[in-house]
This record gives sequence, structure tokens and C-alpha cells, in this order.
Amino acid sequence: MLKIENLTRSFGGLTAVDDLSLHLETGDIQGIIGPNGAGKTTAFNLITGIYRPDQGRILLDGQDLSGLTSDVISRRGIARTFQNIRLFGKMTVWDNIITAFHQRMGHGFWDAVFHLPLFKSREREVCKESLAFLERFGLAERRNELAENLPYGEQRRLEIARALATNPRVLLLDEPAAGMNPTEVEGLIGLIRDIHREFDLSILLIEHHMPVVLKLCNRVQVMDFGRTIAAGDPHEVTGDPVVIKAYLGDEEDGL
Ligand SMILES: Nc1ncnc2c1ncn2[C@@H]1O[C@H](COP(=O)(O)OP(=O)(O)OP(=O)(O)O)[C@@H](O)[C@H]1O
Repeated sequence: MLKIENLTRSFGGLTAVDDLSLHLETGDIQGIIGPNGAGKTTAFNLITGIYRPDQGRILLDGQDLSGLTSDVISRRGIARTFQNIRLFGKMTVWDNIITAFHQRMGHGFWDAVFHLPLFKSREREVCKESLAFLERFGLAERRNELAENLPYGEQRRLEIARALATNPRVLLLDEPAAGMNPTEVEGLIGLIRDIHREFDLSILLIEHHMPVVLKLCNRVQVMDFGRTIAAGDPHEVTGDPVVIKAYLGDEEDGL
């Protein structure tokens, strides 16, 4: 489904992603782990067109996405969430979800916000779908609240719902459990399992919480200083002394 070949990107003298290759098969939930600054988010930024690769290719179902803009890549079927949740905080939950549906339909942000004629024809259909989506994500009762006023776990859920409203085949989740309490993390694991099945997704997941990786991922790839240092079964990889050393430096505790 998603094939990354020899991806490299430098910033000045620093090679943030160095010869990264990765295959995400249909239906996979794969983890990317590695210490801070390893290049994980840069890899996501390359896949989603925020940065252009210096070298390498990104193929979705055999089609080369390298060098395309974020909008085009989103319409081709790759959606993502961000390490620091990105929502329209001063807009309601409803407007956040409805703008994502309009993005999928090729309507502009301002069309959606100001309800211009272009978008009116399909408004009823979009409203129906948006409501169904909010109900699915347990956010329907919150629809008139400002996104920034939601509890953290619900903001994360809304961000994932927004990503799915663009109808992706591949979903990239950048540290979805960051900042969550243990109850929220358990809820998140259940949510990712459910949407994986319901929306027929392949998922690539950056995560520092190892329980999340171990419970969800069928494969994991470890990055350090931009390079892949290990890959394979999550339980084996997280027990690999090379991986433990990369995470810990000279400290003694495990992952
Ligand atoms: N736009 C940029 N300009 C300069 N350096 C950058 C840029 N983006 C990333 N970097 C550098 O590239 C390296 C990799 O950063 P990246 O954010 O990809 O790491 P990460 O593995 O996601 O880390 P974390 O787990 O802390 O989020 C870091 O040294 C970072 O400072």
C-alpha cells in the first residue's frame, strides 16, 4: 500500500531522515519509534508533502507521491494527526468536522466558513454525514462547544475524526497518546483498533508509549539519528539491546 524507498532529508548539516525505507501493507498497524530527534516527525512531514525529500520516493499503491503538495496527497488518501493537536480552537466542534468534509469534496475553507453558494448544494448531505461522524466519535453532544474547550482526550478524538473525514486509506498518527492519562490511553487504544477495522485503514503510528505500540502494532521500525536501527516484531524489537541503548544512552532502566 505505502512504500517508502530510501527517503533522505537534511536541514543544513543535519540529516534528519537518512535513507529511510518502509513498507506498510494493506491493513497493517505499524509503529515508528525512536528517541527524541530521531527523525520520526520529519518522516511524516515528508510522506504528507510538508517537506520535499532530497532523495527517495514515496509510493501509494504504486503511484509516486514524491514532491506533490499536502492537499493533493490528502486527496490521494493519506491523512494524519499531529504531535501537538491541530484543530481550529476558536471554532465549534461542528465547524471543525464540517470543514474536513468540505476539504474532501474540494470546497475551500472559506466556502465552508461563510456558506458560499458553491457549497450550499451539498450542504444537507454534508451535515448528515458530519452528524453521523460526531455520533460515531461520541462528540455529537459537544458539537456547539469550542474545540479548545474540550478535554484533551476529546480534542484528540476530534482530530482523528477530522483526519478520517477526508476519507483516507492510510492514516498517520503522530504520538496520539502524548499528554493522555492512563484511562484516556486505554480509550485511545480501543478507538484506534475500532477505526482500523471500520474504516479499512492501514495505520502508521509514531509513539513513545510502549504499551500502545505493543498492543496495537503488528510491526515496528526503530529510528535513531535519522537511520533505521531495527525493525520487526514489536516485542522482539523493544527487547533488542541496540534499541534499548539508543533510547537510554547510559541510563539503566528499560523501555
Ligand atoms: N524544519 C527544520 N529545520 C531544521 N531542523 C529540523 C527541522 N525539522 C526537524 N529538524 C531537526 O531534525 C531532527 C529530527 O527531528 P524530528 O522532529 O523529526 O524528530 P522526532 O523523532 O520526531 O523527535 P520527537 O520524538 O522529539 O518528536 C531534529 O534534530 C530536529 O531539530
